[in-house]
Amino acid sequence: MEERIISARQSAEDAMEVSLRPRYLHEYIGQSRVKENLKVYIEAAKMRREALDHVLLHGPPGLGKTTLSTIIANELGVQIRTTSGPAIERPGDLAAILTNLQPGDLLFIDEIHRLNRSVEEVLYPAMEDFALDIVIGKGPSARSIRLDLPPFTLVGATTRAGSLSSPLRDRFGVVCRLEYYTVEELTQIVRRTAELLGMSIRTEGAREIAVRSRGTPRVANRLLKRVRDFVQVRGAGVITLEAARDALDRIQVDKMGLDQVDHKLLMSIMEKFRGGPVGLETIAATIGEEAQTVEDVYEPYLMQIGFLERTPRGRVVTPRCYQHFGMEMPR
Ligand SMILES: Nc1ncnc2c1ncn2[C@@H]1O[C@H](COP(=O)(O)OP(=O)(O)OP(=O)(O)O)[C@@H](O)[C@H]1O
Ligand SMILES: [Mg+2]
Repeated sequence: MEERIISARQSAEDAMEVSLRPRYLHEYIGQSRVKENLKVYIEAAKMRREALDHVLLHGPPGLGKTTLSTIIANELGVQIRTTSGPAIERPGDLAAILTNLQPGDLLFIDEIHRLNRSVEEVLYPAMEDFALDIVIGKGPSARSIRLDLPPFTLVGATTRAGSLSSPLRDRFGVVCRLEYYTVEELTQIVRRTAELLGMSIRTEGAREIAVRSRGTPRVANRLLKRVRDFVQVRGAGVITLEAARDALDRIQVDKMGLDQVDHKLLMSIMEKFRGGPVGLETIAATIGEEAQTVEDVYEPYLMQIGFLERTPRGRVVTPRCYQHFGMEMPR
């Protein structure tokens, strides 16, 4: 389906914006608990001249997992190697990556829940003992030898911590869950990005964008850029509250950050299913998306704002959602 402006998934345009990414912890806005803890662990590892313990970052898309992994490497003063679960097809691929690491390096594996089992098994001794078990030969004469690896830090990122096998999850010494950002934090992020883009913006303008950004920095930055387009084309130099509101209304992102697809999803539950419960597959079909995408990408925010609930019998829409759409709740 067509890429939505409020989608938290990374688009090609987002991927090019490496320059907007904070590079050190003090530039990383929000997530204060995660930040405080990481700061201590990083400092301790540096004092002991050891590799930082393995870190698992999990949470919905667009909240800053990839950004944080780069920051950890910068703070440690080590190199980062980046790969992803689906990119590592065979055990040999992972072995090649691991044997090429320098002592202390950070290996970032994005979408780590998508590693296949045989690759995962190579990872266990690598994480635990910095060792690689290699099987030589076949059949009864096969034997296994152990290769030492340099100490390294694995940083894994996932939007689905629940899909990680427990042996893998247990090998992470540090587990950080990223939370949706508050409006205040997003306002700061919007102001920071505006400054980097050379745009002048009023606090109320930044706040209006923040309110409609679904708690997600990636969405905030994207909305800011669309607002900038409107403001620049009109020849106005500054993003005011009015300008932000006007642009966001035009691109049909409502006061809660919901777009036409969210409307369709929620309306169909209210109109066709009397508010639910209704199955995930059915919901996915009404908006022409895959069930897993609906579950990973769209529902978390709708649940976060209390519009949707997951029950054992299916999804239900809440009174708050009826209120937002000005509809009567069926009895
Ligand atoms: N704490 C933050 N402060 C400022 N900007 C941030 C912060 N977190 C994220 N961003 C911005 O949001 C964008 C998205 O972040 P990032 O790509 O790290 O998200 P992600 O969690 O890795 O997403 P995905 O799950 O899709 O991989 C980045 O380009 C960055 O500029
Ligand atoms: Mg990422």
